[in-house]
Amino acid sequence: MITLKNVKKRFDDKEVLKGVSMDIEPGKCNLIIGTSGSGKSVLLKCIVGLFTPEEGEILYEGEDMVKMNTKERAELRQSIGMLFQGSALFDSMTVEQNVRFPLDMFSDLSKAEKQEKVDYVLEKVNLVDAHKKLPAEISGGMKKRVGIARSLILNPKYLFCDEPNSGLDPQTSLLIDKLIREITEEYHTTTVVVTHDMNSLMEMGDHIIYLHQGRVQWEGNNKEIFYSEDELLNDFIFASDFFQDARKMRRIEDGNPEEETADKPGNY
Ligand SMILES: Nc1ncnc2c1ncn2[C@@H]1O[C@H](COP(=O)(O)OP(=O)(O)OP(=O)(O)O)[C@@H](O)[C@H]1O
Repeated sequence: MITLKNVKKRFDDKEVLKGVSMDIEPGKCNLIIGTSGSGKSVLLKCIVGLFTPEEGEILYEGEDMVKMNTKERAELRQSIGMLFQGSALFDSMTVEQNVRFPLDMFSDLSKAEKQEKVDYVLEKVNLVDAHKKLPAEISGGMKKRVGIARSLILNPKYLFCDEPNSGLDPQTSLLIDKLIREITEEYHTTTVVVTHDMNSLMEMGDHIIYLHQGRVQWEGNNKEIFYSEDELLNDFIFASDFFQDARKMRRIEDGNPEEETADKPGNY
């Protein structure tokens, strides 16, 4: 379990995180959503230790990451898999070299053992023919899958994904969402995904955290969100045609159709 208590982060005189407290549910897909600039990426970077908050606690199984020494932090980092925005692959390395990189850095495995692991994760993300290709020779969706394979290579306990669907077409986005969900279930990872993509809520929203101006405004799952009465959340999700349609469908299926007057933000 990861628990945040009153996490605050500022840059110069701008307070970006204004006291974030939340539990990240173990073994589930936890989604962080919110408008642009609400602090999602800063929050994710605090949770993985790339930023240090000025105040608050980030507890991994009860141990505060903020107070860990360098050795303890390095150990924790090895249980974390991270998919960065834009995939962050090394351009001069082949797909398999990119995926093997964390093993070269952190493990004493033999060459054959490393190859076996690389082959396994590349098969897992359905990239069996791309071992020798360079990032420039593969599509955006394939790059994401390479990034996911690399994030899995150390068998992480925690998986963090920053905008895994950015720059992808809807069909490929759906495949990436499904892959992240499958991996969460198969590897029992505690997964945290920062996303703008409303479709992802349907696929992966076991636990959704809506961040508004540096604070947790709403928490729930992808069923509860259809019945939320939080005006700020409703204004945010109302912007998505897909989500409006999905919400209507859900309410009709539940025998609780939308009211006729629900034609503007906040009117649910
Ligand atoms: N390294 C930094 N130095 C200074 N300000 C920063 C830094 N990183 C983020 N910020 C500021 O923090 C605020 C929140 O940024 P963040 O990237 O977390 O937003 P976001 O919710 O992820 O937005 P988006 O959905 O557009 O990616 C922004 O105003 C941004 O300019």
